[in-house]
Amino acid sequence: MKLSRKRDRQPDARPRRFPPRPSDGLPLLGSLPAFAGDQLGYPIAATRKYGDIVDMNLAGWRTWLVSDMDALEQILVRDHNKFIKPPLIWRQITAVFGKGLLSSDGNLWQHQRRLAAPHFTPRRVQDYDALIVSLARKAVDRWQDDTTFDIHPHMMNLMLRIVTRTMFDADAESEVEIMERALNLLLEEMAHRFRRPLLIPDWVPLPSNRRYLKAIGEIDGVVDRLIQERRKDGTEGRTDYLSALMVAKDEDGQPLSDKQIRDEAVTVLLAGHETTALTMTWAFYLLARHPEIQAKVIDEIAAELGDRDASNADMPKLQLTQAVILESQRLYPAGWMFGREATEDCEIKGYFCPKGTQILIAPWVLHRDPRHYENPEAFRPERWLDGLAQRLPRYAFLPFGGGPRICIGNSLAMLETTLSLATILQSGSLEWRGERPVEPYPSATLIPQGGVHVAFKRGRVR
Ligand code: HEM
Repeated sequence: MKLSRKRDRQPDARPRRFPPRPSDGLPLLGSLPAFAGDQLGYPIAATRKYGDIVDMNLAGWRTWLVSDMDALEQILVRDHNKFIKPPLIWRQITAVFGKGLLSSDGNLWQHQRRLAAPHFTPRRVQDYDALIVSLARKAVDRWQDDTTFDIHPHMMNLMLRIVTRTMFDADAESEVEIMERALNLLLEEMAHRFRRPLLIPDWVPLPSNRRYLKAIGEIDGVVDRLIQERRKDGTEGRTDYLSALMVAKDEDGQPLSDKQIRDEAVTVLLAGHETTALTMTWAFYLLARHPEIQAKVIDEIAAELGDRDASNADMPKLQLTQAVILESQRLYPAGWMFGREATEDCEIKGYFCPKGTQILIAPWVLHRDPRHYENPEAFRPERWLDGLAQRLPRYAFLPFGGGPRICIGNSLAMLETTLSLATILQSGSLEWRGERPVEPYPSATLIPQGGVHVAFKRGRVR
């Protein structure tokens, strides 16, 4: 793609206007070094300095960082068909997600979304409450009292178990270890690929490519076994997502191919596992750093639940607990930045947006905007208790994205995180044992650098 440095002119038309462009650009590389050198600080600083649409040149790629509410409405809702998932990013990880819901576009995406939607409605996911609580209880019962540990791998393990049980109705107990190792490796390699501007084909015999393909092979092996077992046992009477995929029809009325079933299953496994685990880890980090807020949350849980198991019916009562999840997602959104690519020339807020423009939407920037949030850097879950969610501009809080491509698992994610948090804090509290504050690391998701070291103090309610 060529970038036009001059303002393009159409015959007999007004000069085309582009959004402000940072003046820090270097020849050829443009703002890439500044952006890549500080992926969290730079977008906030650039938005403050240049406005809600910043036109960056990232090594020749015209890239807009968009925080303007009308522009977001246009990109995510009104013209969503004209803005696809960026091939620049997704082609790097085709072998992982294939043509699953997260990475597909157009008619295939629309068909698959319609097929999947009934499995993710609030009504449907509410039935998973007992399963979530029992898995969270098993996890916390294994923790040793008063012993320092990194809570993130434990959250990854818990959320992997929850997603395999809820989505695939499969125990996969013997497979959890294989999946855990393979998924961690994949996440690492994906992070590496996102930072690398060059596309190196998977077949190039690099050690990292070999590890990546081996990990995909292991995940595929597990998913394939689940499909074969389900085929043997039959899908009759089963209501889980995997069974539904196996009896679904594609756009031509044919059963989904094994490859399409695999792509959808792996998509849900990956999209529904690390994101929820990170939300939990950041929530526990913030609570451990703010014992006075943690004590109030424990009080709420004790008052509402006593020592009985939490259920879906308790969700509206666990207001502060839910507010902790929202506030953690505000400060550390797992999906801190996501992208689109313009498929045709268009106009956004009076600016000319040429076909091929890369669009960056950054919840990280929106969630720390003082125009929307008072004292945005502070952890203040109470801010959500007086109707803030209703007062905010529509796209000022985007932990799950927005528009027709909003996270399909958002109700499940809120249920999983709220009930797991309540169940764990019913058994005790977390004490901060880290040496210094944890910094977020901007990979494909927002990762706590060095982990979150805490100790679990059993007692209190249960
Ligand atoms: C706190 C947890 C979660 C967060 C922060 C999160 C975040 C997101 C975001 C930001 C998107 C939109 C990406 C974009 O527009 O480019 C998305 C899409 C998606 N998420 Fe989630 N997610 C979470 C949990 C889940 C769960 C539990 C599942 C499934 C079990 C899931 C499955 C998906 C799928 C399939 C999509 C693609 C939807 C589509 O394009 O139609 N997510 N998620």
